[in-house]
Amino acid sequence: MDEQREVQVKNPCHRPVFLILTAVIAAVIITVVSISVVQNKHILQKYKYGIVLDAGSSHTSVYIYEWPAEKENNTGMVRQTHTCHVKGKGISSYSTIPEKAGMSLQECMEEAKQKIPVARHPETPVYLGATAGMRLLKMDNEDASNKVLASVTNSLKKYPFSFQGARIILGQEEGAFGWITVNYLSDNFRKAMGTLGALDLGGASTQITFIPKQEIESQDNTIDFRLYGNDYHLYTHSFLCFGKDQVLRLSLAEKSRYTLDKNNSTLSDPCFHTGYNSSKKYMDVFDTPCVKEKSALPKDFIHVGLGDWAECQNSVKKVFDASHCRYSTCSFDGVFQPSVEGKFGAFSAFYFVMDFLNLTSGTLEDAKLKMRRYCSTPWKDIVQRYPKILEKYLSEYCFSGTYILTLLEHGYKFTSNNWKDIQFIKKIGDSDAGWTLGYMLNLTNMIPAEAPDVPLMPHGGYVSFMVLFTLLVFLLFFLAFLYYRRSTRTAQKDII
Ligand SMILES: Nc1ccn([C@@H]2O[C@H](COP(=O)(O)OP(=O)(O)OP(=O)(O)O)[C@@H](O)[C@H]2O)c(=O)n1
Ligand SMILES: [Ca+2]
Repeated sequence: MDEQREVQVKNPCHRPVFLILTAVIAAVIITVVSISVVQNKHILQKYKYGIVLDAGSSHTSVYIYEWPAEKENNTGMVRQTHTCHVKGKGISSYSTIPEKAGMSLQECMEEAKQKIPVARHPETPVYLGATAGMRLLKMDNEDASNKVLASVTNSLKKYPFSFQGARIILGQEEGAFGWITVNYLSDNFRKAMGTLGALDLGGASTQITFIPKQEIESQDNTIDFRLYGNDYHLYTHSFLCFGKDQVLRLSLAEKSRYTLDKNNSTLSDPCFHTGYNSSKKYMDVFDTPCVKEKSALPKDFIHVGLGDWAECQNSVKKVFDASHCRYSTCSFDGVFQPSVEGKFGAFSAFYFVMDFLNLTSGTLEDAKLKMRRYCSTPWKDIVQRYPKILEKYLSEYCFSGTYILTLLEHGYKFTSNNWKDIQFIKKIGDSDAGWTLGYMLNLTNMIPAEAPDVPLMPHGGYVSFMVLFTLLVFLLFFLAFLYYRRSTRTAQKDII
């Protein structure tokens, strides 16, 4: 009995010091693991939202963006979650009935209310940016343009979001924010490995933006950004009146000077298919500040197609004025442009048209051949081939494709050699290529000038490291314990 008690007293596991030590070590390990998990854990994925209305010349689109709340300043986090196309034409078309401009936005804004969680409504910023259609209306009738902007402002203020303003954005902003969008979505700012130029074609204006190798000779065409610790010195230009709808009007006005019949009522056009014959109103075609020399057409005229691509290209070339340039190089209309450099993303109508014509890949020569074939196809065959496409869109693709090839080759000076550098894109990931995302990122300061500090280890790595470390401590402790017990038992046996 006495011997047994002696063994029990000598067993180290039963010593209070040992038990206290075990408890303390276990408590330390549990605390370390808990702190590591709690301190470094992902905050539950809460999203924030932003709304941008793109009030273009031809239509308005409402874009909803979302991003994880705790990753506001990490590039590549913002994505487009919803788009709503406002029914009807662009807001500039409401110049005579401005109150209807605001009303036209209601359906899409109601949709936005449904899509964004109610708790987030008050902090969700709403921006409306109007582009070339409103720039033209302002030139034509400033009072009407103010009334349209007031109407959309009143309408947007009625929603539970945080309205941040409705304004006509500058052409430079439109170009630069389109560039920011495509490079943000391609993750080029974080990688700092070269950027993508941006080509945007709308109904009333077109933008070209890229980082040139040459010096930028005109101050009007430069814009500087410091993003993620890198400086970007951009060339950008927006050509008002060179969107595809306005160029169609310019080119019709030009043709009306020499292709009218003796009754002045028929306008023959090589950019429309043979057999195309449509009665149009003079006002609809020529009532724009872009057409300076109005011709003497009657109130109504008949637009007749000739389906001749080569002639069409000749007529389109006439809208580019290459007669003067006070810089070392110009694109057209006396506008400075350095040589195009690097890869480009071409979006909006560049994509709609080239995608329809199946010209988003292949060489410039292929594109010209296909256009020649397409334009010479009779109108009745085209209508038969594409029964679901609106006649207005369908009738204009020969003109639009020809304009795009001419603008890129003769306007911006792309060649057969660098044609492959143009990628015709609609979206990058989930988000549309266009100026709206870049506009919002800029106004919400979501791309910091300096790259944020990155943690030494990602969250998952840190937690795994702590768990492994703890297991290792446990194992060592256990092995030490086994070793200690064995050595004390051997000692006891020796004593016995
Ligand atoms: N599926 C589509 C959609 C649009 N379009 C044409 O593309 C042009 C409009 O392009 P968009 O980028 O939407 O122009 P806006 O933003 O309205 O105009 P802007 O940027 O000049 O203000 C219009 O001529 C329209 O007819 C097209 O050919 N096919
Ligand atoms: Ca546009």
